[in-house]
Amino acid sequence: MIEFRQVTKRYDSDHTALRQVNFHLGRGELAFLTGHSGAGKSTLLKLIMVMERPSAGEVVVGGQLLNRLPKRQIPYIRRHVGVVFQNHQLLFDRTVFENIAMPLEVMGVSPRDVGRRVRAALDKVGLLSKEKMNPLQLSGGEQQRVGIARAVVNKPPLLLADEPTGNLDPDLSADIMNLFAQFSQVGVTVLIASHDLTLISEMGRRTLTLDHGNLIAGGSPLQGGARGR
Ligand SMILES: Nc1ncnc2c1ncn2[C@@H]1O[C@H](COP(=O)(O)OP(=O)(O)OP(=O)(O)O)[C@@H](O)[C@H]1O
Repeated sequence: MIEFRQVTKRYDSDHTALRQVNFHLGRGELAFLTGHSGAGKSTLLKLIMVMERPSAGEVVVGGQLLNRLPKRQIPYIRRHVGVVFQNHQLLFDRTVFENIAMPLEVMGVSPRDVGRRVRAALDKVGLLSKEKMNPLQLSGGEQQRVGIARAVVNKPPLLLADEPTGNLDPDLSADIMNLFAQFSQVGVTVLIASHDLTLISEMGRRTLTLDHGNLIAGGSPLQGGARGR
């Protein structure tokens, strides 16, 4: 589902954010992405979302080589990638339902199908009873679940998360991680960038570790730092 082949990303001539990174994540695989601040985690996620392009090497997502993808095809690729952020980026002047419906409305889905799919997503994250509420009325963990429902409402085959539990206590963080694990069980590929080493070790999943732009563990499923696959 995601393949990096010798990927290097330089933002300017003397600064290399990623160096010759190689890895492959299969369909339905769940992996963590970790490393110190500035190690290159966000850069790696941005390459998958085509927010940045590699300086060298190849990025392949869903069988498609992204390097020279024409700009007009970028929205099509992004529809296949659900993204969850730490601050979940919800709109507080809209209801929970309206927040989750947004990606479907952009795609021109009919109102009837929007209702059905939003409720299916709310059901998956356990918030079916909260659709009419304003996100401000929800707890931090519930708000993050709304963000996840929005990321999966159009059933993307790939889910990326950037520090999705950054503001949550350990119990709520574990709940969110279990939710991601459920998506991977039904075939969604999930890549989660996180600093939370305790939580990562509790999950016992493959872990890609970046250090100053080098992938130092987890590049192949059986390499150091990888467990459980
Ligand atoms: N748009 C940019 N222009 C120039 N340099 C950048 C840009 N984005 C990131 N960098 C640099 O690339 C390196 C990797 O940054 P990146 O944001 O990928 O790290 P990170 O591991 O996500 O860090 P954090 O955990 O702090 O978010 C850093 O040295 C950063 O300063």
